Amino acid sequence: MRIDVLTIFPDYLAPLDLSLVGKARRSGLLDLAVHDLRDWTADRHRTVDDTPFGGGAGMVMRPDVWGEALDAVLADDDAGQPAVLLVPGPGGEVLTQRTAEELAGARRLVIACGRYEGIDARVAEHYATRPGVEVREISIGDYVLNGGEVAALVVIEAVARLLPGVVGNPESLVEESHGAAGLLEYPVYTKPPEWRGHAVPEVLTSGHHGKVARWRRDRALERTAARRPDLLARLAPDALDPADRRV
Ligand SMILES: Nc1cc(-c2ccc3ccn(Cc4ccccn4)c3c2)[nH]n1
Repeated sequence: MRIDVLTIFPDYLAPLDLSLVGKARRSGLLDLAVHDLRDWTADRHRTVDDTPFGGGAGMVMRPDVWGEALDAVLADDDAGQPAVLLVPGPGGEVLTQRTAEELAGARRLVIACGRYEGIDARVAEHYATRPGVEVREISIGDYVLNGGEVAALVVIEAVARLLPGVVGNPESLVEESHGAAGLLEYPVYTKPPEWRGHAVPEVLTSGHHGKVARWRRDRALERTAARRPDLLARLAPDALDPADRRV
């Protein structure tokens, strides 16, 4: 997969050199480039924003600069792969594990990180008509950030870990939160068996795999019912067996 990120704060994406994503880049599993939007400005002040039509506070990012940058990045592709143009924003579709799975199936992601009050709306409008480009406005949650870079980091991590070969043990992708039947994760423990007077639940040291599996499912159900009843409501009817009703 190829990911291009456009931003006026390239250093904000420095964490993408670290850990799992950094390893995927170095091993060639992920081709990721971060571009400074100001490289496509034409004035000596490298201006990327201007005052909003209709008045109001703040500034809006100019469509002409974004157009030059996106045309250049999208054209830089020898195989003419279709691209998903992600535009982070508080009004976008909220990122879920399902979204991450969809995006992990794309050949190319281009992430346009806005700042100020956002990017001129005509940019998303224009590229939505571009053959081979699908535009998706993405929110990472119902809170307001100052720009798209943090959202880009979240999307890239959530997607990169789903790419084949990136995570050492693919099994760990199966039993993950919002994964195992859409439930929250169960509590996890490691050595020592007792720590500051807190013991590890006995069942986990019993060696009885069936009981461990049941205990984990019960805890996941309890947590989901307590913290995210909305996820329970979304479960397929057959996802819960009769024994689950007793939790
Ligand atoms: N889940 C999210 C994503 C964002 C986000 C993403 C990109 C930009 C570019 C500018 N802003 C500031 C801003 C604030 C208010 C209304 C419009 N834009 C962004 C905020 N906030 N919350």
